[in-house]
Parts: sequence; C-alpha cells; structure tokens
Amino acid sequence: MTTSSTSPSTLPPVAFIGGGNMASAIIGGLLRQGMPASDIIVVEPYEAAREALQANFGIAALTEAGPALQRAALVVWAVKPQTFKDAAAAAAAHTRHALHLSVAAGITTDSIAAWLGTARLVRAMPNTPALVGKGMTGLYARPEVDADGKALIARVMGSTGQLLWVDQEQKLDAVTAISGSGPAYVFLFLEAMTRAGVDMGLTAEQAHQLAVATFQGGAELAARSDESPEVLRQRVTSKGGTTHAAITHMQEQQVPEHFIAAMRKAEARAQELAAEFGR
Ligand SMILES: NC(=O)C1=CN([C@@H]2O[C@H](COP(=O)(O)OP(=O)(O)OC[C@H]3O[C@@H](n4cnc5c(N)ncnc54)[C@H](OP(=O)(O)O)[C@@H]3O)[C@@H](O)[C@H]2O)C=CC1
Ligand SMILES: O=C(O)[C@@H]1CCC=N1
Repeated sequence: MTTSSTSPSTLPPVAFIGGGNMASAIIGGLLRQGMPASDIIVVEPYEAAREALQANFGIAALTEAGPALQRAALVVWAVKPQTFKDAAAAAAAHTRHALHLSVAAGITTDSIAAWLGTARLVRAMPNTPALVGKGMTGLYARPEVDADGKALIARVMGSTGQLLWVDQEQKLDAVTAISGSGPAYVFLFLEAMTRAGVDMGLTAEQAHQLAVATFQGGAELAARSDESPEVLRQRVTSKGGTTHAAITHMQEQQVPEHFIAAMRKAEARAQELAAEFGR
C-alpha cells in the first residue's frame, strides 16, 4: 500500500532520540510541511550534531533524556543499532506514555518493547532521499498500535516521501536491503559512471550531469511505464549496438548475480545487528 503525504500542521509534539542523518531527514520533512520547530524535541549527545540541528532547523537539542520528553506523543528512535539499548535505558521512564517509531536497522520490536516497557511501537526503514522529499519508507506496526497510531506515523513519515506497510516484521530486512541501503548503491554506480566518463574525455561535471539525469530519467520511466524493467532495457538495447556490448559484458561478468548477492549481505547484516545488539 502506498500513501501520499498530508499536512502535519495538527501533529502533536514529536521527540527524536538521536539527531543525526536520519533524524535530520525526517525533521526536514516535518518542517517543510509546516510543523513548528518548537514542537520538535531532540536528544543528541554529540555537540556538532546539536549545532547542525540549531543551524539547519532552529532546534535547540537536549544533551540527554529528561522530563522534557514527556511532552511528546510520538518518540522517534534514530540512534544506531549499537547504541539503542543504552539510549532506551536513559529515555524509557520519560517516554512510556508515547507511541514509538524506530528507524534502526535490524533491531526487532520485541527487543525495543522489552527495553521501553511498551509495545505501542512501529518499526520503519526510511532512506536518505527523505532529505529532499523523495524518501521511501517501509513500515511494520505491532498489533498493539491502533489505527490512529498508524495514521499519525503515516503522516510523519509521509512528509518525507512514499510509504509501504509490510505485514511481517522480518520483511523490513528486505526493505533495508533494497531501499534503506539502496541510495548507496545508486551513488556507487554514479561514482563509477562519472569515473568512466572522465576516462573517456568528459569533465567530471559533465559526466556527473549525464549520469544523474540518466538515473532520474530511467527511474521516472520505470515508475510511469506499464512495462517491466526487462522490457524497458530491451528497448534500449539495439541489436549489435553499444548497449548490447555493455550489457553482454555485465552479464558475462555476472554483475546481476553479484549485485543480488551484495543485497543479501545487507539483509544478513540486518539479522546480525538484531542478534548482536538486540535483547
Ligand atoms: N543513514 C541512513 O541512510 C539510514 C539510517 N537508518 C537508521 O537510522 C539510525 C540512525 O542512523 P544515522 O542517522 O545514519 O546515524 P547518525 O550517527 O547520523 O545519528 C545517530 C545520532 O545518535 C546519537 N546518539 C548516540 N547515542 C545516543 C543516545 N544515547 N541518545 C541520543 N542520541 C544518541 C549519535 O551521537 P554520536 O555520534 O555521538 O554517537 C548520532 O549523532 C540507525 O539505526 C540506522 O540503522 C535507517 C535508514 C537509513
Ligand atoms: O547502513 C545502515 O546500516 C543503515 C540502514 C540502511 C541505511 N543505512
């Protein structure tokens, strides 16, 4: 199911535990949609990150969890999996009344519920294009979350882009391998295409422009077309032509198989994070 964004002008105060990359992407979405900065509370121990929150969003973040968190109806957990347990221990007493949203890779809702003492919990896997309103977020809601709770979280995450609810928590590890980590795959391809362009005599700026526009155009075409990516690929691939030469080489080198294997590594790492840093 996909859901488009709605105005969060009537959203209740939202607290973020962790104010790094992903929290900033979500905060940016909320502010773009008209939420007042004064309704956003952030706990962030790292001074440089607090300064960035102040400079970018006008938000004065707390250095540690405290009673101020009791204002929040929704608490977003945006800390690394490695630090989640300690962060939960510090904030649980101030946040037990709230609805919770975790964006941490791997960490299961069973672990988080045990740490927080509440199972009103949604786990999400967003991605960094949320920074520009083009995010893709997979979501799984515990049965303890009612329709109003899900609607609230859909409004918060919908402010950053598209949503996809999954019915089984383990599917979030697949979401992580595709869209959570996926922007890094795109950037790696962009790096390679730019390098190749420079090798062939273009400037880095020219090669970058060509590569970025090609990803944007290809993705937009795939999104709007009724045809499969396979058919769209075949339409580019003239018999005996340039694309055929490139794709044949990729297939001989088993690039698709290696790419799939790499994504399975991401999925496996999500499962390892759950085992290493979960309850
Ligand atoms: N980046 C991405 O593309 C995505 C990330 N995620 C998930 O989002 C989560 C956050 O990732 P990301 O934003 O990239 O990480 P960041 O390191 O940018 O942000 C996490 C922040 O939390 C701070 N922090 C550490 N301990 C605590 C604590 N006890 N209380 C409050 N804050 C604390 C960290 O400070 P310090 O540096 O001092 O430790 C850091 O500034 C991760 O769990 C990740 O799996 C999900 C989807 C995509
Ligand atoms: O690399 C990570 O672990 C996080 C989760 C998905 C994207 N970044």
